[in-house]
Amino acid sequence: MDMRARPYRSVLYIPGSKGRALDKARSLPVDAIIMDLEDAVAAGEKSNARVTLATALAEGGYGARMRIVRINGLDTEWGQDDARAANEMECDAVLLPKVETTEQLDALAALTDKPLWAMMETPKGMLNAAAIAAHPKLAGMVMGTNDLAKELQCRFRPDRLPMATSLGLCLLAAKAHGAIIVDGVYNAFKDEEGLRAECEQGRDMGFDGKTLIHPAQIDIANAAFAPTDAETDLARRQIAAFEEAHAEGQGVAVVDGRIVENLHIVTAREILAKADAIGALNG
Ligand SMILES: CC(C)(COP(=O)(O)OP(=O)(O)OC[C@H]1O[C@@H](n2cnc3c(N)ncnc32)[C@H](O)[C@@H]1OP(=O)(O)O)[C@@H](O)C(=O)NCCC(=O)NCCSC(=O)C[C@H](O)C(=O)O
Ligand SMILES: [Mg+2]
Repeated sequence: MDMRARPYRSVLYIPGSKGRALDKARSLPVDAIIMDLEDAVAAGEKSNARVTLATALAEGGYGARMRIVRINGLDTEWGQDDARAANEMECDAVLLPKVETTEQLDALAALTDKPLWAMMETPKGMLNAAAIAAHPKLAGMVMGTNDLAKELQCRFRPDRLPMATSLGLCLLAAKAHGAIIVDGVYNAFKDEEGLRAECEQGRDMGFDGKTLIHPAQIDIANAAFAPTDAETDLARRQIAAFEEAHAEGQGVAVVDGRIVENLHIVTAREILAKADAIGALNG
């Protein structure tokens, strides 16, 4: 599958210590799972969680869901062991929290051959986002908006204005280097309207999907980050109109009163590829 088309609409955190939740994830309609050894696991549970998680992954059953293991920072007492253990696990990528420099990614790359993902959640990380996204092993970025709010000492607002610069910097960095980027979590997991609005905002900005903390959030994220029927219909009509114009020696077509040029056809084909990839997941 084309990596740009692979869906990351819903990316669910699961504490690596919770065997029942790890089991439940095998049947949840998520595109990706972050199996967490960091903040969702209490200090006294860290080494048990490593074993619980390795066992669950070895048992398999996660199908097409991308399996991402979030380790503890390499400067913590658990990070190095987590990284070595994750390298042996049946997972697709390793996620490092609080990434601020490319040297941190170099240090992780020395401990694992897996593709690397970076949590973007500190002011220094924001300012170094371009270099982090350019790292040769970096495949994806995850916004850590809870840690970011803590570091910025900002307030949570429905419009996320205090986060706008940070979200924008990371988006620019990821898009410039072809990395996947998923939005931060929405903490009020019973507030469907609030989640829907934040998902729509993230989709409008260009995020590939949203990180989630509870299964009740999955359907809303899947809907928000999938191409709509109107978008796929327009994409098909744009392609048909452009091909017809092209055959007549024209470089521009008009659909619904708007011009369609070659660059719009690139977007139209991406929309259809994403819709096809989601269709394939749904079987
Ligand atoms: C928030 C929760 C603690 C709520 O848990 P709980 O009270 O058990 O919820 P429910 O009773 O409603 O659960 C219903 C069933 O769903 C399963 N479940 C719950 N959460 C998950 C999950 N995340 N993945 C899979 N399955 C889940 C329960 O087991 C129940 O199943 P069953 O028994 O069969 O009925 C809990 O949802 C939770 O722990 N969520 C994850 C929290 C987490 O991972 N936090 C860390 C990441 S957030 C973060 O740090 C981002 C970043 O770093 C930043 O800075 O922003
Ligand atoms: Mg965090």
